[in-house]
Parts: sequence; C-alpha cells; structure tokens
Amino acid sequence: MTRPGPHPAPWELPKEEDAPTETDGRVVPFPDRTGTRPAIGADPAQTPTAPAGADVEVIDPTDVEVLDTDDTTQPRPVDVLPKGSGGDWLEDRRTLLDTAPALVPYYLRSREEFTDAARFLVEYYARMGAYRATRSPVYLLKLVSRSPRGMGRALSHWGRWALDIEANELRKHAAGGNRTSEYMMLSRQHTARIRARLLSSLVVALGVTVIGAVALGTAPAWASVSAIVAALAGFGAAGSKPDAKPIIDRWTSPHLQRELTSTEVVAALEAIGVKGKVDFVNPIQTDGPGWRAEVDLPPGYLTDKVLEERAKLAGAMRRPLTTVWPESDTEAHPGRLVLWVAKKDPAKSKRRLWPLMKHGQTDLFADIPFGFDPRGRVIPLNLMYTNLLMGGVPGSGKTSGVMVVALAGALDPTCEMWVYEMKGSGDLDPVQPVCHRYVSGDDDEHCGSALDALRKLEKELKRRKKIIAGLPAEQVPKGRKVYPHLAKDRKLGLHPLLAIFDEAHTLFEHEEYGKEAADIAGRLIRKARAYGIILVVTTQRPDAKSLPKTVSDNVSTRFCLAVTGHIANDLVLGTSMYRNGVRATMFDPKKEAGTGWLAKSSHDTQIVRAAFIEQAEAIEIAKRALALRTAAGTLTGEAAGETIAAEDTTTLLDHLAAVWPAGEDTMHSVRLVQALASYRPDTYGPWAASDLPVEEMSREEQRAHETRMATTLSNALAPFGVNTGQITKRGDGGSRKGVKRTDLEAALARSGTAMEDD
Ligand SMILES: Nc1ncnc2c1ncn2[C@@H]1O[C@H](COP(=O)(O)OP(=O)(O)OP(=O)(O)O)[C@@H](O)[C@H]1O
Repeated sequence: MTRPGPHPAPWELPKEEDAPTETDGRVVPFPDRTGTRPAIGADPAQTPTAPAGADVEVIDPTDVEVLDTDDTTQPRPVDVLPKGSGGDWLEDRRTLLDTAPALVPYYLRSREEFTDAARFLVEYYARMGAYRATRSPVYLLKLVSRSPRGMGRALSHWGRWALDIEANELRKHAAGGNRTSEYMMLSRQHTARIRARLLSSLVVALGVTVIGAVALGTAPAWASVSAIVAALAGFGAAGSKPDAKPIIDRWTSPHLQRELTSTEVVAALEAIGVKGKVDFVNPIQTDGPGWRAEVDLPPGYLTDKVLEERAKLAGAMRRPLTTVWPESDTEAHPGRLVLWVAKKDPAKSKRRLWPLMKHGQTDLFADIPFGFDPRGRVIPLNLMYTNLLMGGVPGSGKTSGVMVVALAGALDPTCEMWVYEMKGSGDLDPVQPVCHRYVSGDDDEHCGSALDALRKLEKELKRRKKIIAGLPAEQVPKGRKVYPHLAKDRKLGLHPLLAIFDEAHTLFEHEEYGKEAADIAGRLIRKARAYGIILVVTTQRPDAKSLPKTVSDNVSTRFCLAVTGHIANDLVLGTSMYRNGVRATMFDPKKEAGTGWLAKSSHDTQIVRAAFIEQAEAIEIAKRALALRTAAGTLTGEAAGETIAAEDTTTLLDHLAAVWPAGEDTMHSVRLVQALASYRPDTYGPWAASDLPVEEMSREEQRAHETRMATTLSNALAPFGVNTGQITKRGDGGSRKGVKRTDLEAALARSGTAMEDD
C-alpha cells in the first residue's frame, strides 16, 4: 500500500500534512491508572460497545483527541512500543523516530490548514451563537415558568433561616437529655436569633420594596420589565429540579461518529471471524479527519479477509460503510491491517470540489488532480508516459472518472483531444467544443469511426517515432521519448494527444471492427505512451471478450471501480491483485459510486474517489478550456471547424483491381504502373517518374526505365504474395514482366476483398 508523495503541479497540492505515515494524529498515552492495554483477544461478549445508532452530541472536532481509554479485563501493555529487532540501540532509536508522531499538530503544520481550522472555529461559534440567540425567548419562557417553584424554594429557605429551624434538633437533644442549663441557653439564643433575623428581614423587605417602587415609578418601562423578567428568571433557575430537562437545547448529529477504541476493533474483528490475539502496533491515533488503528492480525489470518468483509466489519462496528476503510500494509507483512475510520460520514458530508473547478489549467507533463482518498486528500495522477484503463459495473462511476481525465486534458491547451464516447449518452458532450475528433454513439458508424481513429493513431505513432528517432541525442537526454521541450515545438507535432474510448467494449465486441480495433489498441497500449499518445479505455464489462488481453495485460495505470468478482477485478487491476488484497469487490456501487482502487503500478495502489463534476459544471470548465485554446491558437480538427476524412485503408491490390482493364487475363507491369500513376498520382506518380521525358530517351534508356517500373511493382506486390513473371501479349509489347489476373484475385480473396466482376 502506498501513500501519495509530493507532486509538483500548478493546482492546489495535496496536503502533505495529512500523511498518515507521519503519524499526524497525537499519540495518546494509554491509561496510566492501569498501565494496561484493552482486552486484546478477550471475549467480545464481555466487552461493552456503544449502543447502535446512538446519537452523539456535537462536539468541537478539534477537541477530539483522547482515545482508547477503555478498561480491560485482560490487561496487556501496548504503549510500550515494539523494540527494534536487532538489539542495536542506535538502529532501534532510528526505527522509532521514523514512525514517531509529528512534533507539531497537523493543523499547525500548514498555513492553509491553520486558516481552515481558524475559519471553521469562527464559523462554528458564530453559528452556535446565532442558534442560541434565536431560541433565547423560548429559554426565557421556560425559566420564567419555573419561577413559582423557585419562589417557593426561596421562601422555604428564608423561613428555615429566619425561624432558626436548624437549631431545633439541638434543643430537642438537650431537653431529651435533661441538660436544663444547656437547654435554657439554647432557648435564649434561639429567641434572640429569631428576633434579630425577623428584624433584619423586615428592614431588607422594606428597603427592597421602597427601592423597587421608586425604580418602577421612575425607570423606563423596558428596564422595569427586564428587571422583573430577570428576577423571575433568577427564581426559575433556582427552581429547576436536578433531573429536569435542560433549558438549552442540545443539538445532536447522527453523522458524527463516536471515538474508535481498541475494544471495538477487537470485537468487530472477532465478529467477522478473525479469532485470536490481535496486536496493536501503535495506540489508536487521530489521523486527519478520522482515527487510525494499526493491528497485526492473529497468526494465520491475512488482511484479505478483512478487506473482503468490509461491509460486515462496518456492521459489526455499527458504523456507516463509508466511514470504515481497512487497508493492508503489505510493506510490513500480509497480516498487518491499517483500519482508518472517518469521524464524519463522507457520504453525508459536502462534496469535495475538483481543485480546477473554478480556475486553473493543467500541464499534462505534470500531475492532474484526479480525486480524493478516504481522508479527503487530493490524489494526483500523471497521465504522461502512461495509459489508463477504467472498469466497473454499470453505475459505478466510470463516466465521472473519465470526465475528470477529459477535462484535465482539455485544460492543457497543448493537448489534442480525441474522444469516443461509445455509450451514446452524450455524457462527455461538454468537452466536444475542444476536441480534435469527437464521436458519441454506439452504432456501426460510430464503431467504424472509433476504429478509424485507432488506425490514425497508429499512423501518428509511426510519424512521431520517426521524428524522435531522427533527433540528435542531446534532444532526448533520457531516452527516445517526448519531452516538454519537444512538445512545445509545434513544428515537430509532438504535443500530448489524449485519446479516450469510453465504454470501449462496444467497439471491441463489434463483429466487423472488434478484432482489428483490439489489435491496434493492444499495440498502442504497448508502444504509444513514450510518444505522448495517452490512451484511455473504459469498460463496464471487464471480461475476456470485451477487454482485449493485450490491453489488460499491458496497460500501465488502472482504476477499478466496483466489480462483482475476482476475474473482473484482475482484468482491470492486473493479475494477482485480488489475491494481494486489492479488491474492488469491496465497494458498493450505489453508496460509493466513483470510488475505486487506483493502481499506478502493481505496488502502488490506493483507494480513491474520483472527483465528481456535474454536467453544468463540466460545460463551464470546457468553456474555460476553449478560451485557453483559442488564446494559444491550438484549436484543431473538428474544434477548428475542419472535417476529418476517414483513414484510407485501401491497398495496392485494391488500386490494381480498380485500374485493371475489363476482359484482360494478364497485364504487363509497365502498363499497370502507368495506369496506377494516373489513377493515384500522389502515391504512384513517383513509380513512373523519370529524369527525361520518355520521347527524348534512347531505346536503351527506355528499356531501363520500363525495367525499373516493373521491378518497383514486383517489390511492392511481393508482401501480398503476388509474383510477377514473363507475360506474352501479342500486339502489345510481346514478352515482358507482368501480373496474372488470377494471382491478383487470389491475393484479394486472402485480404478479404473480392475483385469486381467484369
Ligand atoms: N465520483 C463520484 N462521486 C459521487 N457520486 C458519483 C461519482 N461518480 C458517479 N457518481 C454517481 O453515480 C452515478 C453513476 O455514475 P456514472 O454514470 O459515472 O457511472 P457509470 O459507471 O459510467 O455508469 P454506466 O456504466 O451505466 O455508464 C452518477 O450519476 C452519480 O450520481
């Protein structure tokens, strides 16, 4: 499992600060009071878990820090981190430091992160303040309604004090014990006390009444009313019962998840059948907007089991599926599980916008923003020197994934766009205005156009190869491929060419065109990426018939959305990926549309949700792309109003058949070359060309010229399996090299074209 590294790109970079490996969450020391770990491997039945679906009071996310404080029945210390293996003191410290938590909390490591957090806090308290303020009249009414009880309580307290009730017990005690002198002293004290207290109460009451009456008579009405309400509210506060409902509403959110604890992890693993002792590699930490638990599964279990049972795991944890993300850390070992659990359900959170939604352009030689990982970080993709295969069941989000790629290509004004949307839904129509070629449809004619495009791409590949092969070595410093400086040189025509075949199974399954299309696509996948031709193929039917093996075996970048089985999984992601735990069967296409495994190589895989761009937004982005291209003067093909002619796939055999005189069984080569030169002068004119006009040639020169023409034809026909030989034609030059009609017909039949009847 790999995590995104730094990628220079013109758009907003992914937040490195969130990188989980840097242990971005604060490690929370395990409880000192026991110095113990939770009951690892304990009977889950004895380990309490929070009630299902419990509403959780909203708390400030920045406060979420203290984790895993469960008591345990079978204590085992884990906050003692595992020692290095070799007993080398220095090496052990190095290893430890490599995985040490970052010194500075994640929200202080980036200015942007800090501003985000600060902005959030201001918004949060402003919002909460406004919420309370709008409800304050209700709170006041509730308080006032409790004031009679408060007044009663105050009176009762006053009465007990004024009448010295608390001394009654003492006096009773003294009377009961026949302690006469003590009783008399207490009685005197009691009488004096009552008199003093009643007198002071009278003075205070008189004072309050006079001041109150004067204030009410002189103060403005609002002040008088406020004072009365405040006094009533005060009595109301005094009159609240300890178990009464709180005056202030509690705002609850079902989307905020409770903290992850090791007890919960162990119990959930047990519930899906992972039985035995689970070892926590590190204490559970906060990691970006979630918690991260790293565990070694009990001996005999691989992480595959947990990945495959993700839904069950989420069920056992009583958490939404979209918050539970198990991954295997194969860099450690196949039994090391990294479980990341989101604090908020991403399915219910606001959509994360594609960084280029509002502004910016791309450079296909650098990264483009493709989507977001479960932690919400932007995941980049570099399209240059690669090709891309996307697969998934219908509705899993292929079109939205391919839209991101298409718009990223469109926003690079140097990129030539060929788009074949073969579902015929018009989903990619927004990019049509910038496309050199654009076809949308699934009929024969659309498949024919797509095949034609593949032929042209192969021709373009040959052209590019030839140009790059002819460049001096210093122009291609790291091997013969396209470099940005070559792409910029318009004369060379080596700019990026993005060719998208969406729902390509329509073409590959086509009875007439499918085989050739698959062959060419296979060759392009193998050879074209170094030359700036980026092929993108998507399919909703990743099976042997719909996805050519040459494509699935050789494609370099893969994005596999939800699929139903291991065969489809491995066809899209590559051989053995399913076995290695990279399983797109774990995704629910409905709840997690757009989410898939992105494999940049067999060792570089991660879960990504492609950025979702609505059609209206795509149209706006494409308008920006069109403006960029207009300014750069790079609009070509259909975007520039040109008509694209279909690739000529006829051969010399077809041309010979076209010029063959009716009724002739044989023809001299010289005659055929002359006929070809006048039929297609651009192609065959040079075959019949000579330095001198034929009339000015000597007899020998004429013969030599005719021999050259005949030899040229013989050489050109040889690859078709047509041999030329001596042909005698009376009255037409006698015996000379020529072609038999039957040989031509046989060759045409072999190539699948019949010669027209006389
Ligand atoms: N990245 C995403 N984020 C959020 N929702 C998405 C995403 N991708 C797709 N969806 C949702 O899933 C629906 C289906 O997506 P989409 O049309 O891209 O699937 P598809 O695989 O191309 O389907 P089909 O094979 O039928 O063409 C979309 O309408 C959208 O609501």
